[in-house]
Amino acid sequence: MSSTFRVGVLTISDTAFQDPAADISGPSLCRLVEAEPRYTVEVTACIPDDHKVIQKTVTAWCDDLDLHLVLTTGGTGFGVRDCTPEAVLPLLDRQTPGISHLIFAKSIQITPFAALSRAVSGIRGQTLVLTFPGSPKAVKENFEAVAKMLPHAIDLARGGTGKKIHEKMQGGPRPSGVAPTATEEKSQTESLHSHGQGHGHGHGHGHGGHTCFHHSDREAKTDAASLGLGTPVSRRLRKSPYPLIPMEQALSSVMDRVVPLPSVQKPVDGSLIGAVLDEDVVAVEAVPGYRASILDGYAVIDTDGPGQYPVTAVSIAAASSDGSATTLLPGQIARITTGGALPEGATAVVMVEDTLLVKSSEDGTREETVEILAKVRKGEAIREIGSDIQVGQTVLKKGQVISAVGGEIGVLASIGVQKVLVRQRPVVGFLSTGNEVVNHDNGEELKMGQIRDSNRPTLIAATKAAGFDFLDLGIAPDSPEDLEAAIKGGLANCDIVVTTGGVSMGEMDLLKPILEQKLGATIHFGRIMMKPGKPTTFATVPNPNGGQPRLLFALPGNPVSAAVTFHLFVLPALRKLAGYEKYMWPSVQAAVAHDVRLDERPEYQRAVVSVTPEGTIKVQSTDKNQMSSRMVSMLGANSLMVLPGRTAERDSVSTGQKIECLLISNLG
Ligand SMILES: Nc1nc2c(c(=O)[nH]1)N[C@H]1C(S)=C(S)[C@@H](COP(=O)(O)OP(=O)(O)OC[C@H]3O[C@@H](n4cnc5c(N)ncnc54)[C@H](O)[C@@H]3O)O[C@H]1N2
Ligand code: MOO
Ligand SMILES: [Mg+2]
Repeated sequence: MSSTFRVGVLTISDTAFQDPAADISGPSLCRLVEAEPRYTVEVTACIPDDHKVIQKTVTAWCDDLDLHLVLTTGGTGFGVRDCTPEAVLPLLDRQTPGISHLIFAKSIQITPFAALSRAVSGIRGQTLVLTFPGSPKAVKENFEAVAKMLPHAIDLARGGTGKKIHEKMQGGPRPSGVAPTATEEKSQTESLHSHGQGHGHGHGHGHGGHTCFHHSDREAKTDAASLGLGTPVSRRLRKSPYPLIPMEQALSSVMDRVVPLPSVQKPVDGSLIGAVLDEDVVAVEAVPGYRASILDGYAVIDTDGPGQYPVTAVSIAAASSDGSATTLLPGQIARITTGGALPEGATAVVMVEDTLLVKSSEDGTREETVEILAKVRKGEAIREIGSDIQVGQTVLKKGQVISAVGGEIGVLASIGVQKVLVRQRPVVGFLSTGNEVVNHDNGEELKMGQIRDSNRPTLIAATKAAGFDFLDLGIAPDSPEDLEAAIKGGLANCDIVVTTGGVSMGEMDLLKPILEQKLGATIHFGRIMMKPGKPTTFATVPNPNGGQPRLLFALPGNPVSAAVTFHLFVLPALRKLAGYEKYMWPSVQAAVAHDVRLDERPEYQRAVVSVTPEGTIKVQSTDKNQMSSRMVSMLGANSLMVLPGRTAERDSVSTGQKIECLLISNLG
């Protein structure tokens, strides 16, 4: 049996949801619970009489937080909106009618109006759930009715024998020296284990580490409603309800949900840069389309050999006036320029440097006789038809990226392709949040507490460099209405919305509850075991224009955390949306140039990877101080060192040891 019972107190009331000050039952229930030293109120929230929200919250509290006891107040009466019993009943694995009767029996002695309560109770998983009416008086009476037997009930719901409590209730201690039963031991370990899970530590271990990835949704769907938008600060959560999930799990949670955008026909021009082809391109024209000279000189018949020849034709690189080539007979040569069409019958070209002028016209405008000095081989200095690209040849493959280097656009242009089918390019929107944040180019002196917005310029620059389109959504203050409106604007126009700030534990950190309560978002994770970037949040949100849900990354406000998580999650997601097959950053193993102390969280240190004169790859941190607020630690970084979390066996990486580094920019 656990020594502390972790309790959730949930107020279910439209009125209290609108005006938290109107909620008196919730706080009084909290006080009653906390008057018992063995209970800790771990979570409180105030939610509307909404079937879905009730179910989400209760499910999350039972399954994800694994609370011992969930007490709800409100929504059990006859009111048209009262739906607590209807929402809670289907969630219960087993009902506990005895508890309900006990409460009823006590209440009915006090007032016949108790008959108007439709309260239910039961067990979900290992959590006992009791629904109380929504008045402080009823809450008090109901709680007192069951207070004495609650610890026993909780213990039994957890699989315990309840012996210890039973004895306590009966007043008889266990004789000393008697070991706890196997069930009690199990109950204790389970309780400890679930406590750990509730706080997000080692959840993965419970499932054997990597095997738990596909549990991620259930694990992460801790309802942010439990953060209670509008909950007074004194009743905010004191522990994050979001499990700290491992990085690999977070990455697959994101990438599994990124579906490449549909394809569109686009003209062949610079707008294709970075686009991913969604078709094979087959040449319908040959390059070159005619037999062309590679040199300036004379088209000859190779078998004629060196000697003096009359110049009977001229072929300057240009469209032929009648569409046909001239003809060369044995013993004749033709003057030709580089790219000029070879006369019929010519088999080679001799460069002008290997010839002598024998005779010209009187006015000097024509060469009449030229001596060929060099012997040439058949085919010399000629580009045959299709020698670069043949008709029917597949020049570009589906999935290939049109690079900024120019090769792909050049090839497409050379064969006259007018349009190609490419994946649509995603648009990403950036919203900075925070009452303290002002535009970076605001010329005014900062007031106390204000900071310049460095996140948007940073992320926009990185987006431009990666070749993606973006929308600047500006800065939203920490007000639910402003945040909701700004995010909605982003969702209407962007495939991905990135916000920064407001995702941690402060009372102004409103992003998560707004996402769930106002925007119908599903939060897939809200915390990651990583440094920087612990509160990184990822959600999918219904697409206001229909179709694929929008992706939303609520990144931490700390500038380095925002930048690092942008590189680790958002850019790969953008690449996958755009159809890239290789969307993750490439990595190299590099020898660390200095000792690196490991943090308890796996860390992504900003670093410079370079190739030494000896040809080995080394990596150096940009800065000893790698604090998340310290943007100078990003200066000059071309990579992120992937450092494992500290363990009892290993607390540092020594100079010379190799470590994986993600290459987020060109090698230094
Ligand atoms: N009690 C706890 N507090 C914090 C925790 C925690 O686990 N428990 N996590 C810390 C970690 S780790 C991070 S990272 C930050 C994340 O904070 P938020 O995402 O909630 O962001 P804010 O509180 O809004 O701002 C944090 C910090 O960043 C500055 N900021 C915000 N926006 C910008 C911007 N656009 N440009 C430049 N700087 C910005 C802001 O002024 C704050 O200094 O939470 C810790 N707290
Ligand atoms: O995770 Mo935070 O980004 O360490 O500072
Ligand atoms: Mg914060």
